[in-house]
Amino acid sequence: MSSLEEPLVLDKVPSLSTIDLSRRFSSNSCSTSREDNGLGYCWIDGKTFGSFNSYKEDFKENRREAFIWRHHKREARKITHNNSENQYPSKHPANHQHISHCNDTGPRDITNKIFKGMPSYVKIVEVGPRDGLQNEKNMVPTSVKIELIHRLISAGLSVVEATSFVSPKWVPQLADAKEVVEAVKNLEGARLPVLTPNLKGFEAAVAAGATEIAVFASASESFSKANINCTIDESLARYRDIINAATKLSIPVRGYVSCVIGCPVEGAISPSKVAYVAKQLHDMGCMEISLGDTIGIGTPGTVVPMLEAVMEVVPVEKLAVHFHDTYGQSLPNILVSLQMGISVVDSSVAGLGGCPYAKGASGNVATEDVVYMLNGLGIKTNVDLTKLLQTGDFICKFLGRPSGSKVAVAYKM
Ligand SMILES: CC(C)(COP(=O)([O-])OP(=O)([O-])OC[C@H]1O[C@@H](n2cnc3c(N)ncnc32)[C@H](O)[C@@H]1OP(=O)([O-])[O-])[C@@H](O)C(=O)NCCC(=O)NCCSC(=O)C[C@@](C)(O)CC(=O)[O-]
Repeated sequence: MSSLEEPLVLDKVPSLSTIDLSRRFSSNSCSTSREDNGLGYCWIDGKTFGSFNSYKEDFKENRREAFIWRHHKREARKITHNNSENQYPSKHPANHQHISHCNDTGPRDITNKIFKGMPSYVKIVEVGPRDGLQNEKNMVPTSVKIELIHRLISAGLSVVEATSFVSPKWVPQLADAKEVVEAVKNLEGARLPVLTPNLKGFEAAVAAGATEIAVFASASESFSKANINCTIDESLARYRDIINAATKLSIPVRGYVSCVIGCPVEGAISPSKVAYVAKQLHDMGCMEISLGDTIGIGTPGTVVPMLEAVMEVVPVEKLAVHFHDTYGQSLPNILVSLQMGISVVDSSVAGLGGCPYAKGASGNVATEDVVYMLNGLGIKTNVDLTKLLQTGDFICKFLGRPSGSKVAVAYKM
């Protein structure tokens, strides 16, 4: 095991007692006002989250258990280290079975609850060359974008979103979409989807040699207007045309839903709106639906009810999560998504990113940080963290700024 792949031992997990749980679970922390966006609020349809009180009760019930888990952290490690076949055995199906067959109550039981349902493999969709660069003010040369894509593929990323065929007046940074796709279309080892907002973009993408595309709708009416200059239903009609055209050419289409937790203009977005748009895209034939917290304000408290609503109408194996790290909540949000059975995670090398039409949207969760966490959980990604860190270094040096990845910063210390 290389030092980069070594998971953090549980001793290094911060103490639960240091977390201000009373505030987190107090009704005062819930708000429907826009001013409070991002501060750990929790709402559905403009109301306090329905099961909030039950969270409070559960917290009282579980508090003792949680602290027992802390005291038994060494025993949890022992379970992991006892298996010599596997570096990260606690997450592999066979080991799950072993753990869940044990009759213990207490720490192991809690460990089972935490890991139950989590996937053994996570597909990472690298969005750095597209979502990561689209907001860059200074033009990144086409050659640098091409080199970035090469490096990401050689680090083991199996899906690298290459660019967008959007209006260059709206997103000047990606005006070289044709040149980028032409240069990378024959690369082996990865799928290279591109974003297309309308048939014009789709046709240009296909002409350049794209073999996979993505369409991007929003759960927020205001954001839809700001981002693609049409209503949600108008965008869905456009996407139906694109999907029909793509199906004829056997081109797979991914669907995005943005603003799944909140919108920079409207504030809170209800899970039912997200579920509506996700279902429409799924029913049209999108092979995967990526749920984007575009402005990065979600916490597990809002992500879980949103995912519950979407999972009512779209099979979990068709869902991906896409978090921006504005409030540093991406990793906990990813963790709860995995616990709910999701196995596709979008991320961006060095945490590059931000949407030009979403004020306050910071970078995507850094791929390095996601891979590090998944390594620590024993979940396979097939990504070589060392090569990924070198790739992050390459693009950060070019952009002249530090990495947005905590892991990259830590490894430089
Ligand atoms: C959708 C449009 C085109 C509508 O823009 P519009 O101005 O309403 O379009 P239009 O049909 O009136 O055309 C205006 C001009 O754009 C041209 N045009 C029209 N379409 C294209 C095209 N495909 N490619 C190139 N050019 C195009 C068209 O030919 C015309 O050119 P002109 O006659 O003025 O010279 C525009 O609003 C647009 O390009 N928006 C894209 C904005 C964007 O890329 N935003 C970032 C996406 S990130 C995101 O959505 C979130 C996500 C996915 O990352 C998930 C998350 O983070 O949560």
